[in-house]
Amino acid sequence: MSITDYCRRTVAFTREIMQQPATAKKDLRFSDLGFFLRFARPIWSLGVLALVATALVAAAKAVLPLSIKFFIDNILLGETPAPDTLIAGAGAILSSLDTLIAALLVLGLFTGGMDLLRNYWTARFREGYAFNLQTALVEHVLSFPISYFKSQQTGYIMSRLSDDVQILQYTVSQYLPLIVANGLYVVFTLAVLCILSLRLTLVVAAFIPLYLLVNAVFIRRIRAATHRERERQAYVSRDIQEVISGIDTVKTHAAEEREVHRVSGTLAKMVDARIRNTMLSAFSEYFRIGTMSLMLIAVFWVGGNEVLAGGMTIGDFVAFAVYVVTFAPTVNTFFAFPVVMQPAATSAARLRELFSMDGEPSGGGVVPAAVQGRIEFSGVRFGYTESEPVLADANLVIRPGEVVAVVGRTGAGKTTLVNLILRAFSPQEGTITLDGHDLASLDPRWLRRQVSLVSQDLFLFHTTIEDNIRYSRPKATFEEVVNAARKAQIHDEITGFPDGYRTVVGERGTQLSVGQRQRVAIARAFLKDAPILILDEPTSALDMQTEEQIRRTLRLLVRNRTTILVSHRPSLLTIADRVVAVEGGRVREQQGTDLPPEHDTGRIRRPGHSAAT
Ligand SMILES: Nc1ncnc2c1ncn2[C@@H]1O[C@H](COP(=O)(O)OP(=O)(O)OP(=O)(O)O)[C@@H](O)[C@H]1O
Repeated sequence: MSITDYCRRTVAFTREIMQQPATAKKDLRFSDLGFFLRFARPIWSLGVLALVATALVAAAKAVLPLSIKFFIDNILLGETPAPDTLIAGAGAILSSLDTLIAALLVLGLFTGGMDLLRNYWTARFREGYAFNLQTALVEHVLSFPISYFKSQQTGYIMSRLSDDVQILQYTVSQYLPLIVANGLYVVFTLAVLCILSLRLTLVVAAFIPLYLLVNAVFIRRIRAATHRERERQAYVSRDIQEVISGIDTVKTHAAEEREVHRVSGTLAKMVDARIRNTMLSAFSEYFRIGTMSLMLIAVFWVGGNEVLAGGMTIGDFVAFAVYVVTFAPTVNTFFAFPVVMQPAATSAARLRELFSMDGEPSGGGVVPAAVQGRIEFSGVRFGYTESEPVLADANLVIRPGEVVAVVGRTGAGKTTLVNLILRAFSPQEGTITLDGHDLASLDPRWLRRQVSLVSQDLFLFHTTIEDNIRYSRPKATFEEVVNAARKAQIHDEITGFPDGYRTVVGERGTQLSVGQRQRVAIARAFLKDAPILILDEPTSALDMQTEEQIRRTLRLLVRNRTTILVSHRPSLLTIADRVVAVEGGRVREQQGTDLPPEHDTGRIRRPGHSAAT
C-alpha cells in the first residue's frame, strides 16, 4: 500500500469513527449516583477519612513550590515581603535558609505519612465498596425469575456480573481518588496562583472553555463506543463459555476449527470496537495536550513580558512558572476524567439496568398453612412467543395424592406444563391453582419448597455426594442422607467409591454416570419429602434393569404425594393412576384404547381410582 493510500484510509477511518451514532442506549443519569452511593453507606467513615487525607496531601503538595519563591526573593535576594500579601507572614518566618530547610523536612514527613494513611483508607473503602456492590448484585440477580436465566446465555450473564463490577471497581478505585486529589490540587493551586499573579491566573483560566469544548465534542461519542465495546465483550464471553460447556459435542464433531473461527469472528468485532474507542480517546487527548501547550506558551509570553517590564518579581515568576508546569498536566488530567471514567460510567449504567429489573418478590404473596396438593389448570394459554402458543387451552385437574402421567409427542409441551407449575413462566391466559390459590398469588419460594423435581436436566454441584443429596434439605443428618440414598438405589454404589459419601462429583457431576446422577436427584427428592412431586423423564438414562429397581422405589416415593410424571417410557407409566396427553396445545384424558399395548395391563388405574398403590 502506498503512503497516499495509507493516509487516505486513515482519514476515512477517522471520519467514520467520528460519525458513528453517539447515543448509547443505557446512559447513566445523575440520579443514579444516589443509587450507587448507597453501597458506600456502611463504610462512609472510611470514605471521609480517605477524603480528608487526600485533601491534606493535595494541600501539602500545593504549597511546596512556594518554597522556591521564598528561597529566591527572601533568602537569595534578601527582599522583605510586601506586608499586604497573604503569604507575607510565611515569608517572614521562612527568611533564613535553616528554617526553610527545617520546614521542608517537616512538610515532606507530613506529606509522606499522610499519603500512606490515604492509601490505606482508600484501599479499605474501595474493597468494602466492591464487596457491598457485588454481594447486592448477586443477591438481586438470583432473585430474577427462572425465565430470565432460560432466556439469557450463562456467559452473557457472567460477563455482566463480573466484568462490569471489575471495570467499575478498577476505574473508580484508580481514578476517583485521583479526581478528588487533582480537583483539590487545582483549587489550592489556583488560589496560590491568584496570590502570585492575578493577571497570569486569568490567562490560565482563559483556556478552560477550550478544554470544555474538547470534552463536549468527544464525551458522548466515547460513551457510545464504550457501550458497543462492552456489549461485544459480553458476546465473546458468551461464545467462549458455550464452547467450553459443550466441549464434548465440539470434540466428537472434530469442530475445534469451526469453533475457533466462530469465537474469533465475535472477538474480531470486539477488537474493532476497542480500536475505535481507543482512537476516539486518543483524538480527545491530542486536543487536550494541544490546549495545554497553548496555555503554557501564553503564560511564558505574558509572564516574561511582565518581569521585563518590572511588574513582577523574578521569584514570583519562577514560582508561577513551576506551578504552571506541574499544574498544566494536572489540569489536563482533570479534564480527561470524563473520558477515562467512561468505562466505569458504562459499567455503572449496565449494572443500574440490572438492578432496575424486577426480581421475584421475596416473602411476598400468600403462604398457606398446609398443602393438600390439588392442582388445576383452567383455560391456560402459554407460548414462549405471543404468536406461537405451546399450550392453547389447557384444562387439567390433579387431585391430592394422585399420580398423573403426562405423555405426548416430543415438543408437545409436557416440560412446559411442569415449568408452569413451578412458576418458571406465567400463563398468558387462564389460571393455575394449588388448593384453590392462584399460583400467581403465592410466594414463589414457598411454592417451590412444596415441590420436588427430578428432571432429565438435573444439576449437581462440584462438592461431595453427601452435600449434593443434602442440597434439598440442608439440615438433614447423615443418617437421613444415607436413608434417602438407599431408597434411591444408589447407596451401594456410593459406598463402593474409595471416598464413599465424601466423593467429590466434579463440575456438574461429571465424575458420576448419568444414571448415577439421576439417582442422586431421586435421593434428593426422598430427602426433601415435599407434598408435590414432578418427575420429568426421571429414568431416561437408566437401563431396563436399573429402571425396574427405580420403578419400585418411585412407587414408594409417589405415595401420598401429588405427582406429575412425564415419561416416554411405557413401563414407567404403570405407576400412574391415570394418563393424560398433551396434544395440539390441549390436555386430554388418555383412554385405555389410546395407550400403547404394554400400558393396557390393568395396572394403570383410571380416573376416580384411589391414589394409594
Ligand atoms: N425456553 C424456551 N424458549 C423457547 N422455546 C422453548 C423453550 N423451551 C421449550 N420451547 C419450545 O416449546 C415447545 C415445547 O417444549 P417442551 O420442552 O415443553 O416439550 P416436551 O413435550 O417436554 O418435549 P420432549 O418430550 O422432547 O421433552 C417446543 O417447541 C420447544 O421448542
